[in-house]
Amino acid sequence: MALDVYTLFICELYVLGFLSIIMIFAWSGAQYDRVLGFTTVAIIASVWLGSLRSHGHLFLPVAVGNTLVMLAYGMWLNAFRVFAGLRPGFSWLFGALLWALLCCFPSFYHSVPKRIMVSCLLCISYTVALIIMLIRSRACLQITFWPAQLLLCFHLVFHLSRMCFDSGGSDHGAMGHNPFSSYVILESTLFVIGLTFTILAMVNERTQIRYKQASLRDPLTSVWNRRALFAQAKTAEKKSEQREQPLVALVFDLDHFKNINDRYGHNQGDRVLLDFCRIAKKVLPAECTFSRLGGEEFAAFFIGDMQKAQSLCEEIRLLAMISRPDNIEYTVSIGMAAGRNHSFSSLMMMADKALYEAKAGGRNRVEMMRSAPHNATLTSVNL
Ligand SMILES: Nc1nc2c(ncn2[C@@H]2O[C@H](COP(=O)(O)OP(=O)(O)OP(=O)(O)O)[C@@H](O)[C@H]2O)c(=O)[nH]1
Repeated sequence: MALDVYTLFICELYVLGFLSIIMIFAWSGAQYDRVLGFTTVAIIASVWLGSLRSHGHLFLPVAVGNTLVMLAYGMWLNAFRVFAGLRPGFSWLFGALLWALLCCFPSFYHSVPKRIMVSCLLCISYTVALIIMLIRSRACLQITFWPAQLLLCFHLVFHLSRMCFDSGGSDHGAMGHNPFSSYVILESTLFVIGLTFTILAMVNERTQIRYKQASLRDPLTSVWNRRALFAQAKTAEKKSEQREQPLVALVFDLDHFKNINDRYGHNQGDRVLLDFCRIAKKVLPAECTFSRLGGEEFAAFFIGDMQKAQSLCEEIRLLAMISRPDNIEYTVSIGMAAGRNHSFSSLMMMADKALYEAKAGGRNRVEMMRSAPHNATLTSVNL
């Protein structure tokens, strides 16, 4: 397939120029997200590079153009580092500085094979660094990870094969004299487009995951919220059936919390809520889902042993009673319900009734509703 180099130049300039405009808008639209900021600078550097690929000159395309390529790679590296939660550092400057330095040596500057070799090695190094950063970000990338890996691996293979097959041609800086040049222009243009859209997709996916997580967490205490509790309980219902073990539902309500707020203020009330969450998370087993239902009311569930549930609730009650966040005393009433073949909603209703009993019985107590195996008859067990 014969590709006309000058047509490719025009296409490259047009596409990358347009892409840089899109990226400037995307960057400002995303509240100046640093990942998109570095990507935007990388594309603008690529547009400049495109405009320098002219015929017949040596200095602009060879010295300045390739320094810009390395700066663009450095910016992509920064984008990936920031995405992975690292600081940009100075590694982004390495390629550009090395290239500028090497161009001071005539033996390098006038040798096309040497320039190709060094350029390929630098491209490969940056691409490997991008792949490593992508692997570090794996936890927050479920969908975009594999397309991004594929794109980077393809780029890596292209430069490895260029090192083997691109002999260079003439000593002109212009790519038009090099038989491999049309493939280089085509691949680099497609790579820039692919990488830009990949980074946009990565940032988009990360934002979606953050919003999703935020929608399942209580903003004050960071424990699960009611929505997350009921969503996760669906899976627990099935597991409880499969394992033939009861599902235990717990409801916690801090006693006379309104008085705490009235006496010490809302901020101190918040401290008490945080203190209670700390105690509950410390005592409850890791497989237990603990959530804030709203106000001073919390709930939890787990599949397991009734005796264990009773002792856990007692421990939480006692620890809350002796805890003194900012010298504030508080207590908690707890309702428990457990059963097999019960929906979580019905267990929660039963636990709520038990909680009501605990409140009516004087507060600072644990009450349990135990369901009969095959019907909904309830028995109140005072611990
Ligand atoms: N500090 C703080 N207070 C809250 C928050 N959400 C709800 N509250 C307060 O929690 C209090 C709940 O009061 P009530 O429902 O009367 O319950 P209570 O005073 O604990 O009484 P009992 O449950 O019957 O022992 C109200 O004063 C709410 O304003 C919050 O996020 N922070």
